[in-house]
Amino acid sequence: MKLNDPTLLETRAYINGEWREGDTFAVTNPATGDVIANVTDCSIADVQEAIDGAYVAQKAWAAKTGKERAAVMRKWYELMMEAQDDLGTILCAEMGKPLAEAKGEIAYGASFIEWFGEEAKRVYGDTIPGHQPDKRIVVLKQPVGVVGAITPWNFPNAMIARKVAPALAAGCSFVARPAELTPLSATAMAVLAERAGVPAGVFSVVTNSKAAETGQEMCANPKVAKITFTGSTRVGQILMRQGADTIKKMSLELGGNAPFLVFDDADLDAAVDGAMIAKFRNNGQTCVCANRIYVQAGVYDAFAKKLSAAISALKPGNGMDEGVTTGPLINEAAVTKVEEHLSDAVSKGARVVTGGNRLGGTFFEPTLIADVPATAKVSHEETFGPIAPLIKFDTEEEVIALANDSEFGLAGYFYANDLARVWRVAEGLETGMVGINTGLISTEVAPFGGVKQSGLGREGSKYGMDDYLELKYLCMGGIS
Ligand SMILES: NC(=O)C1=CN([C@@H]2O[C@H](COP(=O)(O)OP(=O)(O)OC[C@H]3O[C@@H](n4cnc5c(N)ncnc54)[C@H](OP(=O)(O)O)[C@@H]3O)[C@@H](O)[C@H]2O)C=CC1
Ligand SMILES: O=C(O)[C@H](O)CS(=O)(=O)O
Repeated sequence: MKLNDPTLLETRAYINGEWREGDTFAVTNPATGDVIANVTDCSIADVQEAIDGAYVAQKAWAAKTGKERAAVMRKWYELMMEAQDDLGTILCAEMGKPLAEAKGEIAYGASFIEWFGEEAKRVYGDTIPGHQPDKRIVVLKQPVGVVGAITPWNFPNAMIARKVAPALAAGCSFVARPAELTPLSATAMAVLAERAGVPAGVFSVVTNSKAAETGQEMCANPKVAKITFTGSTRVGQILMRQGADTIKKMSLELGGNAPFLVFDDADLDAAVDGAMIAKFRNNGQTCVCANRIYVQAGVYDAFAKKLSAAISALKPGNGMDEGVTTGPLINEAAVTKVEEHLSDAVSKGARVVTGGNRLGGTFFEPTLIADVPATAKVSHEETFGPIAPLIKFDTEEEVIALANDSEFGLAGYFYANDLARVWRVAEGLETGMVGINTGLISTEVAPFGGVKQSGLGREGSKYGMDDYLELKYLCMGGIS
């Protein structure tokens, strides 16, 4: 791996300001199967040590002014952007997304550190008119304390950044446990955090192959005030159960099953562009990917033809190679899920329009299937891969009912131009986020999160601070 700064390829865990070696686990490049690094496999005792250190360090970090925390975060942001090429290369190697997309993730992750560094100066409380003549009421906002984070492989930089940024801005400390598949983006962030002056213990990265045990420890440890997690709903449910014993605060960004609706009055070229990014960004491995595409009967054939042409132009390959648009799937299990969803849909009457073939390794052809029945698995389960299923509908009422027929409610998208319809559909979709005439909604300035079994809380925007702050009500009496 060719880096301008080879020290960013860090294989050690970062615990309380110290780089930790020990037993290791291998990290492989999903495009080639090659081992790219052997990374410290932290024990649960190491996790406990990081939590203990975070508990001590948090007090001094919270005692700094918002402006002081902001200055450190600004420096961290600047260092991440200066290292964007190297961080993108590391991310591409461990996760597989094409280099341009990986560098885009670095900028996206860094934008949260920039945004919340600014928010650190604006943690405003309240004064409330007293309820009795001698009373004065003040509401403070204080940091919740130590935060334990478990993050996924699909955005190994941004999913840490989107959590650690509001946490540090609020005055919390943070112990991150990245996915076993993609720890190197996290350790590289720790290298730059140390250089930026984030104090020892305020941000630690415990790399290991012990996900369940680490989650159990974070949920049970009384020094951890809060868990923040991005990943499957299945694991989110486990963490909620485990956190119940200590009433652990939870921020959960979980699975999705985004509907993508195309109405008769849509701009079809725009809708195709939107479908391409909503479906095939990160090779379909995002929680907000369009999982099912509903097209109104009047434009179904025209849209299918345009979309098929766009999908056929995608170029799967090694993300480091020029012109590659689509990387490998993360592992064999991901390929199996895609194949299962495809064969299930075809067995129920769907038709493969383009793609449909495994390409060797964990590469899979970007695929369009049409005439998908509502009973197909792709209609109800998150595919997390490059299959675009088209489902025809007739009426607005019908498609909103179909769209909402899911236990998930993270993102939804639709293309239409009639203003009354735009408002009806936007208000009718049971999701936390709606893209209207756009397929890309993720930004640090807006509240990202879902309803139903897609999670709890919001990340990004001014609302993103709330999950890391506690309200304290002061009632002063005897004032006359
Ligand atoms: N909402 C989102 O953005 C994401 C959703 N998903 C959904 O989840 C499905 C499976 O993907 P997968 O990566 O397996 O997602 P998981 O939810 O299994 O993994 C997400 C993170 O949780 C960790 N983890 C796994 N089991 C536990 C546990 N019992 N306690 C605590 N932490 C745990 C994983 O560790 P490790 O990987 O080291 O085992 C990883 O760091 C995907 O197909 C997709 O549907 C997945 C990723 C992101
Ligand atoms: O977890 C994910 O898939 C990310 O949240 C997707 S996004 O933030 O890049 O849209």
